[in-house]
Amino acid sequence: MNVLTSDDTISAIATAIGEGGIGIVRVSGSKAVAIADKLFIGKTGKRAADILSHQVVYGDIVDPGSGETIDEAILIIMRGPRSYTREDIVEIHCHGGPVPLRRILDLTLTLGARLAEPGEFTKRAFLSGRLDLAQAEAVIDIIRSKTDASLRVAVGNLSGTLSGEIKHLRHDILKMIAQLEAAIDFPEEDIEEAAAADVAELIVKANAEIGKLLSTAQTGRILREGLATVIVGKPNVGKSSLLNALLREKRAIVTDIPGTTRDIIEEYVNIRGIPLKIIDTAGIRETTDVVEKIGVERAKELVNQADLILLLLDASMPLSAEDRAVLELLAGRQAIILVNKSDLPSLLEFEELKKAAGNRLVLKISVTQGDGLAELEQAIADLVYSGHVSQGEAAFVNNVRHADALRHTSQRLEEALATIEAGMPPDCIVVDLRAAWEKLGEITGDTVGEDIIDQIFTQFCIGK
Ligand SMILES: Nc1nc2c(c(=O)[nH]1)N(C=O)[C@@H](CNc1ccc(C(=O)N[C@@H](CCC(=O)O)C(=O)O)cc1)CN2
Ligand SMILES: Nc1nc2c(ncn2[C@@H]2O[C@H](COP(=O)(O)OP(=O)(O)OP(=O)(O)O)[C@@H](O)[C@H]2O)c(=O)[nH]1
Ligand SMILES: [Mg+2]
Repeated sequence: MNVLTSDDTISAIATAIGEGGIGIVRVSGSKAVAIADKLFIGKTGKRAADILSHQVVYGDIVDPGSGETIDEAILIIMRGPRSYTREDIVEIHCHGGPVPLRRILDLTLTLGARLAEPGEFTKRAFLSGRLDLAQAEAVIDIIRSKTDASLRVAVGNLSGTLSGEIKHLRHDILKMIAQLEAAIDFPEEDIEEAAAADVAELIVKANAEIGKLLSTAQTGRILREGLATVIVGKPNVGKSSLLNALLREKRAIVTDIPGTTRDIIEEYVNIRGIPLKIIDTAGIRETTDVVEKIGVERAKELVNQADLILLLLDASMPLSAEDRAVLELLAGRQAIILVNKSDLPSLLEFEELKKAAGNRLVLKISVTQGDGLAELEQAIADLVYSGHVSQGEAAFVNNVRHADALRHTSQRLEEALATIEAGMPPDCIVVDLRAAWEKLGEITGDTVGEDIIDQIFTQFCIGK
């Protein structure tokens, strides 16, 4: 990415491509107002340079080369530092079609802006200090949020709930360092020991707070990324019927012919706020059909990658060798066993199944009757939330990068404790504490390399 320079003015279409009521071209940088001045004529003759900050002005976008009116629009100027990037920002709100947006974008480029890179507006908001890195990451989480619950976590993080906790922890660690460094200046052994003992207590407290944050990480990751859930079972047990029931639409083909589903079908469904990425697979069986065989192999692979496996069995048939083979695939995986078609006379030995299932949850359901589906949804919600429903005000870790940094910080703090217990001098403890302080700073972006920053912002969309 380019280094931020004062005359580097960026422009991009900020709204989604396609037809919409309104579309926005956003320009940020020192040339933004001058560019707007050349392409905008207010209905009352007002020029962009005379528009006050944060005022809305109606007018025409005119190509200064040809004099052609491209669209009518409203213009908003937000003069730095009172703007998203803290630079001058011009927003051109035109009609939301790809052609007017493209034409207006091209005009801004002709007049001296350059096309923004993905995430560059938010990167500038970060570099100017308006947002820290965790908040900037929350912006993209808001855009990509899949359910109300994931949105709530992301909005909380944008408002700084997580960042606040991190800053607080870093401040505490700095205080510990200061306390130890003050003790170094006293040659008396007992002062050093007293300081170390004080600090040990503070470290335990800080580590407990980190533990509390980390306890939200699994739920947080699932709210952000979705719970990869794969439905498996032998042919014809009702896997595609279950997918359709959870989606509440006829997405997958359902027939009474075993081997109906051959390809993998993937959809998102909102289960009590959890974005379930649900995958229907080909029924697992020995087969000589080439296409079906590939489907079966894929299903087995997916079992190994999934966060949760829903294994379907057929209540109207005894437990077969095929069922047992699929059960074996679940070893070490998080799974719920569903005995489907429980509306039919039962031939499945429930006790035998319970033995084969180990301590996994077994639920009787009937997809066609709609029985047991609410219990299934509840079981999934219990698994994911395990006591961590986002309340909005509590900090929530929803990002693997943040969780990793917290885990490393915690290790550094454990090392500091070990250093204290070994009776080592304060400057050795300080080394561990500094490492912890730096690790935490990676979350807010205070102590993070440019490569990581670039990597984060290139995941954004253009115009954000
Ligand atoms: N039209 C439009 N809608 C939008 C945005 C935008 O940039 N433009 N946003 C972004 O993508 C989000 C809102 N976020 C924003 C954050 C800060 C400022 C801003 O100008 N802040 C200034 C001063 C505010 C004031 O003084 O009233 C500041 O914080 O200094 C604007 C939008 C969502 N909706
Ligand atoms: N009686 C009864 N029939 C069901 C139930 N659920 C599904 N079926 C029927 O079972 C048959 C197979 O359903 P599918 O959903 O296609 O089964 P599948 O597991 O996806 O099958 P493959 O894709 O071939 O592996 C269909 O005729 C469904 O209507 C149920 O709860 N009770
Ligand atoms: Mg199917």
